[in-house]
Amino acid sequence: MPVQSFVYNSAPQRVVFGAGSLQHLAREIDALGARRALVLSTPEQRPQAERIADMLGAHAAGVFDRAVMHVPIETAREAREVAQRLGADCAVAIGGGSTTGLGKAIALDSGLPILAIPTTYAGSEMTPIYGITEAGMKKTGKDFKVLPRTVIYDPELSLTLPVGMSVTSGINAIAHAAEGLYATDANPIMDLMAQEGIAALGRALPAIRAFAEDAAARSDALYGAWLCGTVLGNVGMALHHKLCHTLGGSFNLPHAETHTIVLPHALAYNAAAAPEAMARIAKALGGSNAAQAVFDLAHDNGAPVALRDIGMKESDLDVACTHALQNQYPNPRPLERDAIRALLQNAWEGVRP
Ligand SMILES: NC(=O)C1=CN([C@@H]2O[C@H](COP(=O)(O)OP(=O)(O)OC[C@H]3O[C@@H](n4cnc5c(N)ncnc54)[C@H](OP(=O)(O)O)[C@@H]3O)[C@@H](O)[C@H]2O)C=CC1
Ligand SMILES: O=C(O)/C=C\C(=O)CC(=O)O
Repeated sequence: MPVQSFVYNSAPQRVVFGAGSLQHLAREIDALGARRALVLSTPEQRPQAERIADMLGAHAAGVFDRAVMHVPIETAREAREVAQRLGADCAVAIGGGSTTGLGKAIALDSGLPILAIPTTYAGSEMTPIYGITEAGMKKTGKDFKVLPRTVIYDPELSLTLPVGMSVTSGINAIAHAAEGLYATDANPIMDLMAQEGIAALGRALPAIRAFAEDAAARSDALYGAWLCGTVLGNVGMALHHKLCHTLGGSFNLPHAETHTIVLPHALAYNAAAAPEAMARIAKALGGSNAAQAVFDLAHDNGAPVALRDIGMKESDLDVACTHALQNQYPNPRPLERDAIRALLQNAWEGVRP
């Protein structure tokens, strides 16, 4: 097909990739022109945060280890105050999307540059999207102030990510790329990244399941996460992300697992309306049907495939359907109530699409 007209935005970001690349941390902080870094982590990843602080020596302002899922506003305020009190001039976020999200909340308020060191495959480090939860409601927005200025991808740091989380986090990344392929503002550059990102994760996840410390597979997975995260940051998401934000936000379902379960069904819903995207997804995963290939990737690698298995009540499906139809994201197929309700039922039961 001839290339159509499109708009492509290039974000100013530096990526340092490779096993052992954490050794370049001090050089990268210096390149940012920063002198005092506040290191962020979850409580459980504090040992890794302390290692970072040790590496930075006099350039470490301190460690703030209270990152939690979905960035509660109280935590964001506390972290902002700590950053100010310690005179931090940059934040180093080591961890998954929750920790990167906390860094973004600080940057949104202060403009502090972020250096992100991702240890999951969620992809937040490549996006200008932030999310903050206030009074039980998660609000998301887009601001280039929060886009991490530097990202260090060191696959050695992800060797300890449990296999189950690796698979679901990898499929969370695949979801960004899959929806990017049928985005209303899609472009050929993002299409290339999306297909390559899906293929890298499609290779990596079964290898990680077989051997969690497979260095090559960890490297492939992080490379795929980078590409898929870039797609999320550059083009608009659709029905699948809307459903996951609804289910996560209203029913407190776990983020990556929800993405893993819903994606095959969202793809099946959109299949006839986005045949080229589906062909690319299927090809990247070595299958002939995109929805089934994603379902099999999850199922065959031990991930949950049914919403009922991650705490969703069947009696809440009607409400979830109503929420999903409000403030709709653009989608290749119009949202039809009965079909969305059937999609949710299938996802709840874990039916192969
Ligand atoms: N703004 C954006 O563009 C995006 C935002 N997000 C947001 O990010 C959040 C989800 O991020 P996600 O990465 O899935 O989850 P988290 O950051 O919450 O991390 C999930 C789990 O991974 C564990 N973990 C992380 N790294 C390691 C490691 N190397 N070894 C062992 N355990 C590890 C953490 O365990 P522990 O208990 O040890 O801390 C944690 O329990 C959501 O809030 C989502 O909305 C997601 C994608 C994009
Ligand atoms: O909710 C946010 O923090 C912003 C985006 C995402 O979580 C993307 C996703 O659903 O993985």
